[in-house]
Amino acid sequence: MTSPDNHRAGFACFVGRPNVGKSTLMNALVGTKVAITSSKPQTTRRVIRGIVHRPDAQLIIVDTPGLHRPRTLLGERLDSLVLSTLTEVDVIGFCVPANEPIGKGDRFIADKLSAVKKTPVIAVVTKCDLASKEQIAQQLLAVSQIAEFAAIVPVSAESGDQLDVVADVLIEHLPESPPLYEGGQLTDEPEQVLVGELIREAALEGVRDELPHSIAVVVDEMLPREGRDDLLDIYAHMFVERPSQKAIVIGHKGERLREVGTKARKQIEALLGTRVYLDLRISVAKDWQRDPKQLRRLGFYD
Ligand SMILES: Nc1nc2c(ncn2[C@@H]2O[C@H](COP(=O)(O)OP(=O)(O)OP(=O)(O)O)[C@@H](O)[C@H]2O)c(=O)[nH]1
Repeated sequence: MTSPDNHRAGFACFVGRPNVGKSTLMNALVGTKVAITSSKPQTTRRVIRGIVHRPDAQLIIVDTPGLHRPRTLLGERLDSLVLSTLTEVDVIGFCVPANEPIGKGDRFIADKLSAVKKTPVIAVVTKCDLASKEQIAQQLLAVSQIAEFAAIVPVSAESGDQLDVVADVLIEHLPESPPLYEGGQLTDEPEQVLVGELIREAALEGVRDELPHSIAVVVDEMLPREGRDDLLDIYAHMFVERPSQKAIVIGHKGERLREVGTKARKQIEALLGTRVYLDLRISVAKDWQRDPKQLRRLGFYD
């Protein structure tokens, strides 16, 4: 790959309490939907990368789940995943929303970040469209008082305000390097994982309060229909923890499950640009969040 002099390339990740807008910010920077977002906390369970391509730089963003105190085994794995991610990136974006006071959760994370001494941390004050100028100014000051940051940048992923500044500041901290990925590539996440995330997002719609973290999706197979290059057969399994949850997902006479299947299929077709036949099953994997074997089977590795 050819690259201009002084080209920079490297890895960044965003951390912060659940729901502070990390996924939305990453999607806005990358310019396409690669991580799922929701109005409920902790929906991002996998490290998903988006890539920002510029003539002078390539910024590879690793989206991390919310840092939080572990409650279940899944929680513990997430935390160790987050901490190992932090030592592997070139720069960290610590997200704090403009419209909420800084709390214990933010300080807890700031403390963890100060332990990762070799990686510069940029504080990103998110959701600025939801705050007044005065509130934003106060938040910038408050953030500057909780830890030492290499920079503090206000942004709104919603309006797009200051997105270019966030990208510039992150890129400043990347090493000089030729591009690490081909031009035009937005994510290196396997398609199967993206497809699984779209199914999970569709399944959670409308039932997040009842089943916030209890649905996992495994895509078993994706293969072109024999003799047809315009149709992809996808076989996927949803797992819930209890029979009562299965009943919720299926709905009256299977109506909800059909809706979930249709919605997910349309989104997958839009993502992959091909027609799709989706075979979607649902099983109970008892207490999968607490069982190491089940977690491994569902793709959460040590
Ligand atoms: N108004 C406004 N809303 C935003 C902005 N960024 C995110 N949101 C909303 O805030 C909520 C949480 O955003 P996410 O991007 O899912 O937050 P997250 O930090 O990735 O959350 P977890 O996956 O739980 O860690 C969603 O409802 C978003 O639509 C923003 O710039 N402005």
